[in-house]
Formats: sequence, C-alpha cells, structure tokens
Amino acid sequence: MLQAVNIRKRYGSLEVLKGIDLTIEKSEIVSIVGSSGAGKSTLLHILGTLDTPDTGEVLFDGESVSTLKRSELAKFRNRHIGFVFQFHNLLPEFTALENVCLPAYLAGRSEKETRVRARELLGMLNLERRADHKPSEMSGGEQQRVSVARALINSPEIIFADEPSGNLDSKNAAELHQIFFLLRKELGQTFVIVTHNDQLAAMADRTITMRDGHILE
Ligand SMILES: Nc1ncnc2c1ncn2[C@@H]1O[C@H](COP(=O)(O)OP(=O)(O)OP(=O)(O)O)[C@@H](O)[C@H]1O
Repeated sequence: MLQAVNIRKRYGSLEVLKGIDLTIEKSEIVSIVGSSGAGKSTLLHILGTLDTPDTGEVLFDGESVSTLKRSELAKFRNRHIGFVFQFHNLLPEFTALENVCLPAYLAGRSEKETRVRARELLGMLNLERRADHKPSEMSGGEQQRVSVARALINSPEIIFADEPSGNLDSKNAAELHQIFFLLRKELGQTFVIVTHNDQLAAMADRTITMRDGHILE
C-alpha cells in the first residue's frame, strides 16, 4: 500500500533522515519507536505528505505523490489519509458530530450521508451519547476518540498517528489502543503509529525502531 524509497531530510546542517526505505502493507498496524530526536515525527509527516523529503519518494499503491501539485496533494490527503495527533485539535465551537463531519464536507460529500456515517463511527467508538457535546464537555479520552472518528470519516486507506496516547492516562491509553485493533478487525484499517508507549509498540504487528535518522533492523 505504501512505500518509502531512500527518504532523506535535512534541516540546515542537521541530517534528520539518512536514507529511509520501508513498506507498509494493507491492514498492518506498524509502530515507530526510538529515542527523542531520532526522526520519527519527521518521517511520519513525510509519509503522510504533510512534509516533503529532500530526496527519495513516497508511493501509494505504486503511484508517487512527489509529482502532485500542492492543491492536488491537499485533495489526495483529504481523501486517502487520516491523522491523529497527540493533541486532538478538535474545533472548540463545534460538537463532536460536527467535528467528525468536517473532512467529509471538505471532500464534497453530502450532509445527510456524512451525518449517518459520523454517527455510526461515534457509535463504534462508544461515543453515541457524546455526539452533541462540545470538546470542553468531554474527557481527554473521549476527545481523542472523536479525533479518531474524524480521521476515519473519509474512509482513508491509512491512518498516521503521532503519539496518540501521549496525553492520556494509562486507562484511556489502553482503551485507545484497543480501538485501533478493533478498527483493523472491523474495517481492515491500516495504521502507522509513532509512540513512546511500550504496551502499544508490543501489540503492533511490526515495530520499526529509529536511531539517529536510520531504521535499525
Ligand atoms: N522544522 C524543523 N526545523 C529544524 N529542525 C527540526 C525541525 N523539525 C524537526 N527538527 C529536528 O529534527 C530532529 C528530529 O525531530 P523529530 O521530531 O522527527 O524527532 P522524534 O524522533 O519524533 O522525537 P520526539 O520523540 O522527541 O518527538 C530533532 O533534532 C529536531 O530538533
């Protein structure tokens, strides 16, 4: 599904990624671990097309995204990729349901169909009773689950998560991790997750360890 070929990235004199090659298969849950500054988030942002490599290529289903223009890339990202970050980034003035629906509206999907799907996803994530609540009226774990529903609304091929449980207590973190595996079982969802959480890394199908801009075998 996803292939990265010889990805290099430099910030000034600092070479952050030093030739990364990796492949992600459909329905895999892959964790990326490594010490602070190893280049994990930089790699995730490049794989997720939020950032561009200096050299190398990212291919989705064999097609390179490096030739896409900025506007085409935004459209591609909206349709094919979901993101979950450490801080949920929900819009505070909107309800859970509205937050989940937004990426679908941006993709031009109908309001009626979107709201039905958003309610289904909120139900899967045990949030049906929170649909009309604003983020400030929900717990941290609930807010993060809403951001997972938002990431899923356009049925992306792949979800990239950067420290998704980094801001949660251990109970809510464990619940979120179970949800990733539930979504893989129910929807065949593919995940690439940067994490410092040993429990999540141990549960993943595959763990990629980074050190100093390289992947350790
Ligand atoms: N926009 C940027 N400009 C300059 N340097 C950057 C930029 N983004 C990242 N870096 C540097 O690149 C290196 C790798 O950063 P990155 O965030 O990818 O590491 P990480 O492995 O995700 O670390 P952490 O676990 O602490 O989040 C760090 O030294 C960081 O300071």
